[in-house]
Amino acid sequence: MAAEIVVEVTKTFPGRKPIRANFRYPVEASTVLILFGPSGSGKTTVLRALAGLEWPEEGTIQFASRIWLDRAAGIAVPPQDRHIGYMAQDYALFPNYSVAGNIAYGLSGLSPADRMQRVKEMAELFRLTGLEDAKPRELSGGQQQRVALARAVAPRPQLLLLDEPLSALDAPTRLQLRGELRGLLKQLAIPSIIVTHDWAEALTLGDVMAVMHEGMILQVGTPQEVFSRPANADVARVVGVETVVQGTLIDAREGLATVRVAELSLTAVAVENVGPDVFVCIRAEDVTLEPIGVRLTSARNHLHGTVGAIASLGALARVTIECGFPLVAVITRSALAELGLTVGAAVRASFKAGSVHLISRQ
Ligand SMILES: Nc1ncnc2c1ncn2[C@@H]1O[C@H](COP(=O)(O)OP(=O)(O)OP(=O)(O)O)[C@@H](O)[C@H]1O
Repeated sequence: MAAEIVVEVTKTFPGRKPIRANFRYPVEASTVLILFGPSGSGKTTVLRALAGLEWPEEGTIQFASRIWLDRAAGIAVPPQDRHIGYMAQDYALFPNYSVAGNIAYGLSGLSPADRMQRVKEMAELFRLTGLEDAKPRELSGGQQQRVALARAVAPRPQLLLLDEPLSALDAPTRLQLRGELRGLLKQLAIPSIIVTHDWAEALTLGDVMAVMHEGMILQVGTPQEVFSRPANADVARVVGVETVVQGTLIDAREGLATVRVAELSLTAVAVENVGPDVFVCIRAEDVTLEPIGVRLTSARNHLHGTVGAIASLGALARVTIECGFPLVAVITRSALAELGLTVGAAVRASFKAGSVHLISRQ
């Protein structure tokens, strides 16, 4: 049987709703698990509990064959014995240490020669060569992020925990480092858990994704599964992107990209550094439904299909259109009635090029 991470914990902060996180998944060398959810849902608390920096009052945490926490049995392995690499959201670099000093921080068990060698390797891997003597304040945000990552992985941890690793960066740097981070994690081959509330990050970085909401894990699956088949209305609301399909970028010119999905051709706003294999992501509220034969919107994409399913979301309805791929729209119940939509009805779905988000699958 494959090694597993098992988390079944309850942590209560005074005056707050308890965080009850239960999940398990098989872990292999380069598996990246995304802990996804809105601010305050409990992601950081779960990550810190795994690191041994937060102590749940009840429950168990198991990593492969090792039990790190078992409240009932009185087992509580301290952080330093878990062999974990942890990177906090603000990086928490030591301001008075150089880059080399920061990277070497967790290497006191090595001989001076081995420590120097490891720092050199890390500097090369994380493109920090030449900056070894610089202090953190002399570095760009992206360089600081790489130092923090280098420090976390230098002791060769058996599990890497990254809390919002890209959130402190400006948008262009974040976009560039997203792809780079995925490559690095695969190269390092250390199982990782990444906290994020950014769905593009979840799709780019994750092999498995756990969705958190109000202290509970609501769904665990591949990112594509979770985004395109949310287990319930809460997950759908949390992830907010209900259509995720695989596509192929076939052309990009004058700011617009043409993407093939199944037998269809869609127009998206072109983005740099993606393709040819992409995830095509469309938020349900960006899809407009119209009667066949009437063109009400100026959107670039118009697809003919039939209604596959209708689910009630209170005042709203979630409508799945079969149009070559399952496309999800969220419309008001009054719009549903006006359009006379029932399962099997013909309908046209429209959405703008700017509503089609392309994310690299490489
Ligand atoms: N040390 C603490 N003392 C009191 N309450 C806390 C503490 N740490 C977290 N909480 C509370 O626990 C809940 C979950 O917080 P947590 O930081 O785990 O959420 P999160 O999903 O990581 O959010 P964010 O993305 O904003 O960091 C919040 O209501 C938060 O206020």
